[in-house]
Amino acid sequence: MTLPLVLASASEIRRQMLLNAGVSVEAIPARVDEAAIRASLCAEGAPPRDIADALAEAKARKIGERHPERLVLGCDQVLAFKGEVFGKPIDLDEARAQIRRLSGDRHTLLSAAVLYCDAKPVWRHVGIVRLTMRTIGEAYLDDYLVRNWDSIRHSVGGYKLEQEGARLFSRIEGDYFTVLGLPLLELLSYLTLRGDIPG
Ligand SMILES: Nc1nc2c(ncn2[C@@H]2O[C@H](COP(=O)(O)OP(=O)(O)OP(=O)(O)O)[C@@H](O)[C@H]2O)c(=O)[nH]1
Repeated sequence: MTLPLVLASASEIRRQMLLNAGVSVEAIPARVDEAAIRASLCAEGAPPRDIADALAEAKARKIGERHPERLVLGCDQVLAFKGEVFGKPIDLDEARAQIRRLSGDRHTLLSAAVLYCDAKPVWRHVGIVRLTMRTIGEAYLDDYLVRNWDSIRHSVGGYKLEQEGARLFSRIEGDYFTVLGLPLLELLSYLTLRGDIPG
């Protein structure tokens, strides 16, 4: 791999997770029209896993074709709940509506990652986590949103698990990094297997 790994994402936490794991990273956000891609896939009845994978691939492909000499990582995360796919809340009211619906119930986060090399996909993985949300009181929810909106506005589900979002949950079945937005352990294993990073 020509270091650093190119991260085709604007997600600061994804960049931080890779840097914290000792992987040198260069972020080049892909800026694809996620809403359009998600809407057309939903209209075709694509399952959430395929939607996350297709969006991750679209981002990796856009940057990977521009930099065929680099290893490029595209990512996407969707929230699946009772047959619906949630994206990032567009405003505080939508975040409130989403959390009201998730309250007292279980939802799934799917974090897809696709690696491109020589302008071709060489690896992909979709990490899945199931989260059980407590029943959230209205007064606390209002306070939570006002206190945290600036931080959670770019987070699927309207929460950051590593911050106050932890208080929304009674149980999480799956990998912490996958909740934050990246199937990190599977990616690191692959990069180590390929010899891109020592291990
Ligand atoms: N810090 C943090 N971020 C979270 C958490 N849950 C979801 N996210 C973020 O929510 C965002 C999901 O939206 P995506 O469309 O996958 O990614 P994005 O932030 O728009 O960035 P791109 O990859 O450029 O599309 C990602 O940035 C995730 O890292 C969490 O618990 N903590």
